Amino acid sequence: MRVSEGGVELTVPAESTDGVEGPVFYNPRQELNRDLTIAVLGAFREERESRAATYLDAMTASGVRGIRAAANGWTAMGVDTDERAVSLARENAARNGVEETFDVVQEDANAFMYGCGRDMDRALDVIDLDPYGTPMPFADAAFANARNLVCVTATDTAPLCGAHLQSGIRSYSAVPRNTDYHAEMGVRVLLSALVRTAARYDIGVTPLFTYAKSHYVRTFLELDHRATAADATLDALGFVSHCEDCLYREHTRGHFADPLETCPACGASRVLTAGPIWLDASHDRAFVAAVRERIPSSFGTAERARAFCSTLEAELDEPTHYDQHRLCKEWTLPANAMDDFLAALRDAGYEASPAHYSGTAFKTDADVDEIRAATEPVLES
Ligand SMILES: C[S@@+](CC[C@H](N)C(=O)[O-])C[C@H]1O[C@@H](n2cnc3c(N)ncnc32)[C@H](O)[C@@H]1O
Ligand SMILES: [Zn+2]
Repeated sequence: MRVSEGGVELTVPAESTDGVEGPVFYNPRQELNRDLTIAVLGAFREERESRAATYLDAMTASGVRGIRAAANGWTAMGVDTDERAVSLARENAARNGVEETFDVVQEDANAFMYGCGRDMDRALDVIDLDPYGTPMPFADAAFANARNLVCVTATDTAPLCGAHLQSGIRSYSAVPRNTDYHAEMGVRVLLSALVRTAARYDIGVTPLFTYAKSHYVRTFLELDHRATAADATLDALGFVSHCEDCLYREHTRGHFADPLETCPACGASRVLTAGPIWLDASHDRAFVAAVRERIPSSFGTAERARAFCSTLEAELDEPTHYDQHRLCKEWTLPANAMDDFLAALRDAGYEASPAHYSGTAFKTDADVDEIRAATEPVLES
């Protein structure tokens, strides 16, 4: 069947438009992800004054990402191991008149990336990884061969957030823990594993735009090919200790964990330690604003995408968020409107912002006791 997205027309298997896996994968629910990707690519070229020109859609399936990139002025390449995907992506490229600027190859993505790394005519400025599940089997090749930007989607949220602990440890060489900020745990475990991979190639990384949605985590990482930059990036890694009883948490930087035996807030011994995780900002606010400004009204998700960017722009850089309902349950107090709740924190002199993870997620520099003291009067009223 035919679908149109972001100004391009595609043929995709009918089954896949219901989110059911068809012979070639196409997920209509990932349109927001793809709209944001095109806006990020544009913002990257303009905001960072980058001369990046080539874009690798390393798991192309129907070709949708590569075709949209090519339609927006990139010299794109698509790779997929699946023969049916490759022929469909080629047909879709021809349908959109971008067959000259979107070349599709049937190959393993890792083999292709290493092949390009040795071929300076095919230098890869931007590499986009969009595999099934964890991206880590492709991360080494991406950092070893990308010049400017690596974009990554991870859909294995249960391992990333600590719900499938052993699988998370195996994939990410970190200990994720299942907390009430599980999606953010996933973001910070993924960033940690990616920056440690980049560091092996003497590459420093700046996360420009990172977010978690229900079934995936997405990040866009700017690269700096200097060993000193890699060292500076690694300084942003560390550990979080989290009290399961009162939800107190403490973040410590460094290569060594120093787990809390007991919670300093409530004295409980049910303290989890996770890490190494990424503790610095997961996005660059000015860059996110530039992305928002580059979302045309013609995009299918334009309104949602712009609103989403606005939330991200306002989100504080604290490494973990709180959930208002979870805290109120703990305190046996009624939850109230988020705006009033955040205003109470600000009135008490703390920083406070919504967080994009859910409608009840927020960030603040207050600790759990300080949050309660600042908000209890408005919760009870
Ligand atoms: C999640 S789909 C990609 C979806 C696509 N990027 C989009 O936005 O619609 C993953 C694709 O990766 C392909 N794939 C799996 N293993 C691969 C490998 N080792 N190298 C290249 N492609 C691979 C699959 O055939 C599948 O088409
Ligand atoms: Zn506690």
